[in-house]
Amino acid sequence: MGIIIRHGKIWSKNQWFIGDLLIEKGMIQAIEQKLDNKNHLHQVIDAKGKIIIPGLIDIHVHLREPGFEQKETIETGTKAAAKGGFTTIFAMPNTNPVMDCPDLITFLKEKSKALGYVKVYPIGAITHKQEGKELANLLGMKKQGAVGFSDDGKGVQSTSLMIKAMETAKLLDMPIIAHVEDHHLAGKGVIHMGETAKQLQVQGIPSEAEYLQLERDLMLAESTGVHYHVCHVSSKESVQLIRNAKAKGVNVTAEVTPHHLLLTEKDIQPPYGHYKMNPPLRTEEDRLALIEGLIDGTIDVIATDHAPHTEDEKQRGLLDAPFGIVGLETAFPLLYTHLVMKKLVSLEQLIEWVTRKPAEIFGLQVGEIAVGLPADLAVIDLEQSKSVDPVTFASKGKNTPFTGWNLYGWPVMTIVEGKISWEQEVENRYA
Ligand SMILES: NC(=O)N[C@@H](CC(=O)O)C(=O)O
Ligand SMILES: [Zn+2]
Repeated sequence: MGIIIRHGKIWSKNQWFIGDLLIEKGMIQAIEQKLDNKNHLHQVIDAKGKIIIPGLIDIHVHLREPGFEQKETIETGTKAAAKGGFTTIFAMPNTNPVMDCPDLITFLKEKSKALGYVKVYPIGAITHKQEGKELANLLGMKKQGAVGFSDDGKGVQSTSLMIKAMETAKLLDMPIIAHVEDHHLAGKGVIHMGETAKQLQVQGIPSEAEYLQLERDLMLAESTGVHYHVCHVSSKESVQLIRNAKAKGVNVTAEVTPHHLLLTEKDIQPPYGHYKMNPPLRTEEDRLALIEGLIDGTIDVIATDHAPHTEDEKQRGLLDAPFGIVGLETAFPLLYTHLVMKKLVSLEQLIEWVTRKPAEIFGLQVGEIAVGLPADLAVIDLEQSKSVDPVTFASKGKNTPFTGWNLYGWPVMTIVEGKISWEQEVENRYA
């Protein structure tokens, strides 16, 4: 028995097709105007008025397990992903212990696979314990299924170590996924070094903390030839550096988060903890440069940087709250409502940035809908409107600045390898 999804508007091979889609044995078996359901063999789902797109891909997620299960677990984080329409995520290694060895990569792969909500690809640490002192066992982690290496949460301060990391990653044909931050320049800053930091009389994080390290790394990426991916780009200077590097043929890709695309330092308000993330929200000029960078291809993909923390931690205020906000369950509706509906970008562009593009830059065999491919799908109701309510999140993290925002474009069903992994109707029934 398989599934027939009827009357959906299907995004397949770069065009829209209204019709039926048959899933059997985890694969897309047919896409046709009208499919027969002989002897009522298959489960039928009505998707009239909904779009069916490739399952979303988020290459920057913090699942927190092991070590910070009070913030999130593999189970709650992957459920949150499925609820957000995601079918594939990359998990960052800043756990406790840090994911810096083959065994932990195996642990994450096996546990997430057994749960089965979404596909999880682990990112291993660049350095032992993310201490920035010696290289971790990159080869061993690759063998167990790591898809890249990152010390995310921290920048790699030592230039010599970064060179070694890039050379090793290049030999292994693996990407370096970089959180760029000069810790001396960032200092004890809590938000962008700008107007709001002045008004609130708190220390700021200058854009230089990001782009000067990025500039160093881009030169090293050029000389080593490694695939160098930049996490959560936040400043206009970084966008320009990446643009120049790409023009020179450097093997660089980049991501931007929904919050850096939609918010600036001017939006920062109580509860301040919910506006504290790293890198910080910057200025309107930076925000517009990020949108422009996406549109002209300088920035390749959108990633959430889903960073759950407990409400207690976030209530400590601007100075003491940890950096990070959640993103999995609001990403698509936020981007659809505030970029597509406002006609800044097209729906098709948005779909590219969260499906085909991330798959392409990391060489994953997902991100497309076509007969013969695995059935990883998101069914989305573009007309459904709802305001963001963290109480309803599957994530343990309720730390979002978007509470109360009325959004359109909510996922209603997520299918992973042919199995329904989350369904709004079922959730509503038991709510
Ligand atoms: N982005 C954040 O503000 N925080 C992330 C770390 C990171 O992605 O840099 C976290 O792990 O909480
Ligand atoms: Zn980071």
